[in-house]
Amino acid sequence: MVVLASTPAVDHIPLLRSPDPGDYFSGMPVVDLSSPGAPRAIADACERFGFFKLVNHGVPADTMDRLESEAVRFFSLPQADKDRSGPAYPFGYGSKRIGLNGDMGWLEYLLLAVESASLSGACTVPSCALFRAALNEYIAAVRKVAVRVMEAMAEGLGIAPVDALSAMVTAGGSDQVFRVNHYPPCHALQGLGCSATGFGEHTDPQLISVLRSNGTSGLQIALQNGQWVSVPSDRDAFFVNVGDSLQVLTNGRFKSVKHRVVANSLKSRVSMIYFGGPAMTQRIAPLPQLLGAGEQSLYKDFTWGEYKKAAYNSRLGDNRLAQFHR
Ligand SMILES: C=C1C[C@]23C[C@@]1(O)CC[C@H]2[C@@]12CC[C@H](O)[C@@](C)(C(=O)O1)[C@H]2[C@@H]3C(=O)O
Ligand SMILES: O=C(O)CCC(=O)C(=O)O
Ligand SMILES: [Fe+2]
Repeated sequence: MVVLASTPAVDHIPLLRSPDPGDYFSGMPVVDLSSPGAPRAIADACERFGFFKLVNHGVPADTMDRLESEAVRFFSLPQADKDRSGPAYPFGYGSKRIGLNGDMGWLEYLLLAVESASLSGACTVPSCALFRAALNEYIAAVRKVAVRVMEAMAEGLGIAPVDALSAMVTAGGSDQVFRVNHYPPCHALQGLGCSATGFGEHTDPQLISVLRSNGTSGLQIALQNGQWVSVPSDRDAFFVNVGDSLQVLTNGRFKSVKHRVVANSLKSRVSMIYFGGPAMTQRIAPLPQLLGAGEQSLYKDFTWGEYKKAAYNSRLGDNRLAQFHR
């Protein structure tokens, strides 16, 4: 492993060929959470793409805007002040280095521990009271959305009880993480015909990720045929993706979607993501209600603690589920 002492420059970041503007995701499933058809639409989107856009989710625009403004204010602080909130492991401020295994991206971020519906008391960053208040208000709201979506997933899959999936993130000791990412404009690449990797391709290890971003695009997902498509940004919506653990719980019916972020050469992108994970001791195996007669699990048995340990020892782009396949 190469450990760099100083802040890495743009030449340490993997470059990508400019995305073709024709690659915008035209088939994006858009789910209205207030509609009676939401459960079926969610299950369908999770089976086809592992990804969908969620509208009419009920989180006030103010709650989202307040957190965005506080995050922008934090990321505008002098570098030395931000570094005092780091390093990001286990929780805090990080810049360009992602994880502990050599991955780099054109971003800075805050990685935070969530306890119940708010920041963990043990997590002292950020210290600014207004930022913490905005984070707690937003986390409580987005977590409720995640729970409603997971209840709708169970209904869409036709399984009981309704909290068969959501109970895993509401249970005591559930492992929830919150992340605020800032992708500054990468001016150095202007006119070069290529773009910088903001966040390299990966799947999320948890059950569910709920993302909200400002009006700057950059997020891309891989379709099942391997084609990368750009997700048009929408600051009023959430984007939900299936994580590895939910793929296993559904025995492969829901797909953990590969995604990445391409940095913009002109505009900054701010995204905030709630990752809903279960308790460390939670067994991750297909729900018996979902296994047909004679159907076997596609995966070896493991706990979330075991999976998380393996995931955090892997590189971002690794196929983390491969070693757990039967
Ligand atoms: C390279 C890594 C960063 C990551 C931990 C890992 O070793 C592999 C999974 C990565 C990921 C992706 C989704 C989330 O952003 C994240 C917080 C997570 O739980 O798994 C990150 C991890 C990270 O940034 O620490
Ligand atoms: O910042 C984004 O838009 C997505 C980042 C992401 O996929 C992650 O943090 O796991
Ligand atoms: Fe992700």
